[in-house]
Amino acid sequence: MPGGILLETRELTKDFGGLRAVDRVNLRVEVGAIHALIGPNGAGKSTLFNLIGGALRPSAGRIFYRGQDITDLPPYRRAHLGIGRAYQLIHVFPNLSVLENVRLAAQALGPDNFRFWVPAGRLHRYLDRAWAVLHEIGMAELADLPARILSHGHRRWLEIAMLLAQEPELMLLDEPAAGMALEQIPRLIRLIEEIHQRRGRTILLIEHKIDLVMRLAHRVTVLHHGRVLAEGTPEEIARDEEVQRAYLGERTWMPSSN
Ligand SMILES: Nc1ncnc2c1ncn2[C@@H]1O[C@H](COP(=O)(O)OP(=O)(O)OP(=O)(O)O)[C@@H](O)[C@H]1O
Repeated sequence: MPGGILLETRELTKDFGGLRAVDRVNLRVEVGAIHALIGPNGAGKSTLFNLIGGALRPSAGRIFYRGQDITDLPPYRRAHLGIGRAYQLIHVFPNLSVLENVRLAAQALGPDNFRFWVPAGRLHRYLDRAWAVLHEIGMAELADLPARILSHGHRRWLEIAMLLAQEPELMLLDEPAAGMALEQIPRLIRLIEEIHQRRGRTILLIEHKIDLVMRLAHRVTVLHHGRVLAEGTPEEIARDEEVQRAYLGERTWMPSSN
């Protein structure tokens, strides 16, 4: 399992005017880990994701991917290195079918980036990959539907499918369970476990649903007011009194054993 550091931030800082949204964050994500970022609203989680993906420039600090300093690289260069984030380089086209959206995502990082018409040989390859991903996440029966008529929950699945189609090495999942019906959550957990185990991907996850985090994550980093409040295994985080006070409140849960 985990071995070596895939992503590292050093003293990463982001100011919005007088507000310090991310405050000297040192984050280390191990190769092959499922690493969760949790914290109250406004803690800086999304801002940190935007810094890692390259949508935002830091005010100070550096970001390293496989030891390479990527702080000054634009988002598409980071995507080519293997950092994948839904919605960063590709958008859902509402009038295109689910399949076509996933197919365009599959070709987005290749030579046919954003071309609707591509040579037949390569088109088949992208379509095959799109179908495989749709089958993998159980969306094949929705393949022909235009994306605009998907429910909010299915739209989240489509975003995950588009991300998977790009085969990133590091997947940034920003609240994947948001907007999903409760009965969909076990399926989401299974999917993330499969992506991790079968595809050997590293996953960095923002999630408010604590049970899901405790079930999935190997490491948890807690952000509070832009700073790292605690970092550890789910069990360590669950026991941390400062985390209890700042975020978890009176909840009395324990991590699942499997
Ligand atoms: N573009 C921006 N301009 C100004 N302030 C911003 C901007 N983006 C975020 N902020 C502020 O930075 C702080 C951190 O926000 P961020 O969205 O990163 O938190 P979060 O932990 O992701 O919250 P949530 O869980 O609610 O999504 C907040 O105070 C927010 O208002």
